[in-house]
Amino acid sequence: MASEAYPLPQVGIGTDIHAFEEGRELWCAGLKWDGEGPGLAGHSDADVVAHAACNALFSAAGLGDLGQHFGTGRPEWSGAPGTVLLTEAARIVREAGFRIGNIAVQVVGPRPKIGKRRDEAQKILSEAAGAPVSVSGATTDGLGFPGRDEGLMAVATALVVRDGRDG
Ligand SMILES: Nc1ccn([C@@H]2O[C@H](COP(=O)(O)O)[C@@H](O)[C@H]2O)c(=O)n1
Ligand SMILES: C[C@@]1(CO)OP(=O)(O)OP(=O)(O)OC[C@H]1O
Repeated sequence: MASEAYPLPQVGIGTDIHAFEEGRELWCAGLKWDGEGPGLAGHSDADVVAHAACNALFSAAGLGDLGQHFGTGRPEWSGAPGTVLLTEAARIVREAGFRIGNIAVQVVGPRPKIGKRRDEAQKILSEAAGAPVSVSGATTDGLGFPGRDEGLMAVATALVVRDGRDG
C-alpha cells in the first residue's frame, strides 16, 4: 500500500483486439484511415488504440476495465468514437481521485502505419485524455493474426497517482 502522505504512482496495463470487417470504416488512434483496407468490427468504432488506453487507465486506478464501464449492453455507446470513450474513462479515473501522468500505446499489426500520422494521433488522443498519450507501432513481421490480416491489436500502459487532496 502506498503512503497516504506521498502516494506512489500506479501503473496499469490494457490491451484490445478487434477483427477486420469488410464495409467498416477503419478508426485507429482517434483517426479515420482511408485507403488502408477494411475497418474493425465492434459495438463502438472499434478503435483498438483508444480502447487499450481506456483499459490501461482503469487498470492503473483499480477501476476494472472497458466492459465494466461501457458494456455492449448499453446502447448509448453503440458506434461511440474511441476518443469519446477515452475522455469518459479519464473523467471517471479523475473523479475517483487520481491524476493521470501519461498513457503509452503500441499498435500491433502492419497497418495502419502509425508513423505516417503519429503527431496527429498523439494530439487527438492527448486532448481526449487530458494527459500525454504516445503512440507507436510494431508489425509482427507477418506472424500471427495481425500478420494474416485478420485483425489488429493494441497494448497500452498508463501511470496514475492518487490525488494528494484525497490522501
Ligand atoms: N502499424 C505500424 C507498424 C509499424 N510501424 C513502424 O514500422 C517500424 C518497424 O516495425 P517492426 O515491427 O518491423 O519493428 C516500427 O518501429 C514503426 O516505426 C508503424 O508505424 N505502424
Ligand atoms: C467498447 C464496447 C462498447 O461499445 O464495445 P466494442 O466496440 O465491441 O469494444 P471492446 O473493446 O470489445 O470493448 C467493450 C465494449 O464495452
